[in-house]
Amino acid sequence: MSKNLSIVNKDLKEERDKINFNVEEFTNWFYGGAEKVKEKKYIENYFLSDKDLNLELDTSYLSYKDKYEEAVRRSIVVYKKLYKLHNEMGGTHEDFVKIMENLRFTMGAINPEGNPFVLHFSMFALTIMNMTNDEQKAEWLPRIFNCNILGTYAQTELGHGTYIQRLETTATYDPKTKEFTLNSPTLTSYKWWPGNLGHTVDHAIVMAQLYSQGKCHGIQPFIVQLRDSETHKPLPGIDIGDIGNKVGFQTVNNGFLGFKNVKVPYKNMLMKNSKLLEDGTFIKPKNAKLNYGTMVIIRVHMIIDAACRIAKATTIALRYSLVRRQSPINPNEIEPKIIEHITQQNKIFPGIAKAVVFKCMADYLTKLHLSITQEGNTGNLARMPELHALSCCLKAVCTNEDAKTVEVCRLSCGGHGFLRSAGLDDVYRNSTAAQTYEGENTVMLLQAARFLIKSFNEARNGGSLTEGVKYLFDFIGRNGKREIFDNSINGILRAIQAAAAGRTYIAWKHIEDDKRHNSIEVATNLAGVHLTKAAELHGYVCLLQVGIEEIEKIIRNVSPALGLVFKNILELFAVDLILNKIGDVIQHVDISNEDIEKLEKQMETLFKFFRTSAIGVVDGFDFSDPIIDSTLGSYDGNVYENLINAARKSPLNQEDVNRTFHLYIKPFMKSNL
Ligand SMILES: CCCCCCCC/C=C\CCCCCC(=O)SCCNC(=O)CCNC(=O)[C@H](O)C(C)(C)COP(=O)(O)OP(=O)(O)OC[C@H]1O[C@@H](n2cnc3c(N)ncnc32)[C@H](O)[C@@H]1OP(=O)(O)O
Ligand SMILES: Cc1cc2nc3c(=O)[nH]c(=O)nc-3n(C[C@H](O)[C@H](O)[C@H](O)COP(=O)(O)OP(=O)(O)OC[C@H]3O[C@@H](n4cnc5c(N)ncnc54)[C@H](O)[C@@H]3O)c2cc1C
Repeated sequence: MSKNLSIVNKDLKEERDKINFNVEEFTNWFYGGAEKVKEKKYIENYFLSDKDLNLELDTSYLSYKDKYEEAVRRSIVVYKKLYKLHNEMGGTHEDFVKIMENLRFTMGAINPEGNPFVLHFSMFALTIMNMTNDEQKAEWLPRIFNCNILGTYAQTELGHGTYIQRLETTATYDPKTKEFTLNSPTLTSYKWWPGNLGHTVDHAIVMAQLYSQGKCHGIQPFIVQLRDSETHKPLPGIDIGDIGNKVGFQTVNNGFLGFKNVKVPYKNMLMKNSKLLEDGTFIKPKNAKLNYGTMVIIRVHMIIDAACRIAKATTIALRYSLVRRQSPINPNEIEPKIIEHITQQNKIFPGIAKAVVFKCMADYLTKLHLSITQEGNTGNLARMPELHALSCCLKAVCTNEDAKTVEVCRLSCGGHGFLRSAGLDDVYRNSTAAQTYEGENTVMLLQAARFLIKSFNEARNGGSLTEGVKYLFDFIGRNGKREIFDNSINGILRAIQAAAAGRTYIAWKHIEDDKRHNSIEVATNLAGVHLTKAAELHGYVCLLQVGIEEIEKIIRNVSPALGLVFKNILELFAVDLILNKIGDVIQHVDISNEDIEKLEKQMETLFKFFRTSAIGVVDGFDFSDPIIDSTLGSYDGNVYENLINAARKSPLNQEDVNRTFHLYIKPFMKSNL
């Protein structure tokens, strides 16, 4: 994808002239190699250059219904092309994955308020791939990949989203007819929220309580047809629709769904984990939580999504800050680029570092997920709880940071950041949605804390710990003494580890004390605030630890100039982290006021060094103009021209006088009240 061909703003050009490392080398790292970058650019261009998409149309001005219809139309243009390209590339599964990975960015530009088919290619397809037996795979996968059927993942209900054990939808098996009957016995049992459900898909994975031989066997997944394949009318007994306007995700078509005596054949219960014999005998899975597997995969994917949203927001904020001039620092000088105000650097530079460290974490977690899944396929489920805890913890920490950072980027653009055309509002809406979907973040932190408390008990009893929580041994070994701070990257890591372990200890002690008067469950609830803080700190430990390990490897493999930039980024991430968590650190680490002042000074030095590299790093994220879709963040930096051009496209500006003048305003003005 070519950069914008207009003349680049001279302030921005001057910045780029000073970059002292190879931006392309950084881009190659970010996307996993030069070949992948080439593929990404080709795929972006292949889709975005299609005139049928009509990307000139600013869909933000359309009505709710028109937005949805346009999003469906555009998606179909894309998916038709996807299949054409897939065939041209050779038609293998790997080719499909390559295109889908690159569509992650492209789809955001095509449907900024969400993709009405996203669940089909993610949660629906993944559930069928991972939770079915061989016959079911053979029956469903070809129809899914040919899009002969379209599906979603319908789990959440009006009454229950978090506590899925209490979902109310029932699936009652009758061995005589070899059918399940699905019912929504109450209003609160209506499915509520599933993406693409309202009017787009005709099938869903439905999570329902299985009843057989008079007993409830817990929630199980079923493939259910919802709409007629020809007319798209809801099938008998299905009550379905769109849930209405939301904070964001306007074109994702989140829906509701109720069942009244809907018959589903025996073969439609997903049988890889739990099994139901034809006579109705239920066979338990090796681990009941295997049915939660799709959520784990998506939580792992959400880390890279968070990294990319931060990368996009910081690209916009930084480019704008390099061309916007405001408020002289010395009264007699010209107004500087706003980036010269150190508070502006403090708003943007740590965000850039987070995008890089989150990307390292996403790579690490993807590999870990793969290896633990492979172990699982051979029947070894020992590391499932570790993966669950880690994915919950990082999903929460990374999406919380993501929403915070994107909002800070918006604020860093002053008033113009509040314009839709600045491109930050959809990023923010998507970030904040991610704090809730796939597990509300507090709940995710509490799941991670459960693992921490277990590990803490294990450590106290001299048991063995998984690699990521071994720092709990150090805390116990110090026997109440505080960790002594040293101002190195590893010193900062040890300080954050000490804070995380200390906070885990406080939560543990809280539970132990309360257990004397309460049940363990009540005691755990009363320690909830400490538990979430411990889990959050544990998430930062993981990020910094993985950041250090991965960036050390990267530095060994890139040019010295780029290596220095990575070193700078890692230090920025670490020092920003410890300064933000200083309250927790002071509680558990022997750190002096002088040490803290030194860290603050170090931050200023890091900013100074990063000042010249920052533009190279955000350019290296390589968001083309159609993808960044921002008046403030375009490659050429011509923000004022972009802003006035965007304003002129407002529907209100298509005529000199709006009809409300003659209808209301003029009569009002002439009425003398
Ligand atoms: C190609 C892919 C592209 C990807 C791009 C995707 C982008 C998508 C974008 C937009 C689409 C939006 C999609 C949104 C979809 C959704 O939101 S779907 C609905 C998601 N819903 C949730 O996440 C619900 C959250 N709740 C839960 O996950 C669970 O209820 C719970 C984990 C909080 C609790 O489960 P429960 O059964 O009640 O467990 P407990 O009795 O509390 O016991 C906890 C023990 O269970 C262990 N455990 C729990 N889950 C797992 C797991 N998955 N694996 C392993 N172990 C698990 C946990 O460790 C506890 O063990 P101990 O008892 O030993 O401590
Ligand atoms: C944009 C979007 C897309 C979605 N897409 C889908 C989809 O495709 N398919 C689907 O099935 N679902 C989907 N969902 C639903 C989503 O997964 C749930 O909303 C989410 O899991 C939270 O559940 P809830 O709404 O029941 O919140 P609740 O659990 O009711 O949470 C409300 C409050 O209670 C607190 N709380 C709840 N339980 C606990 C606890 N144990 N300890 C402490 N605090 C607690 C929470 O922290 C929160 O503050 C989507 C949601 C959104 C917003």
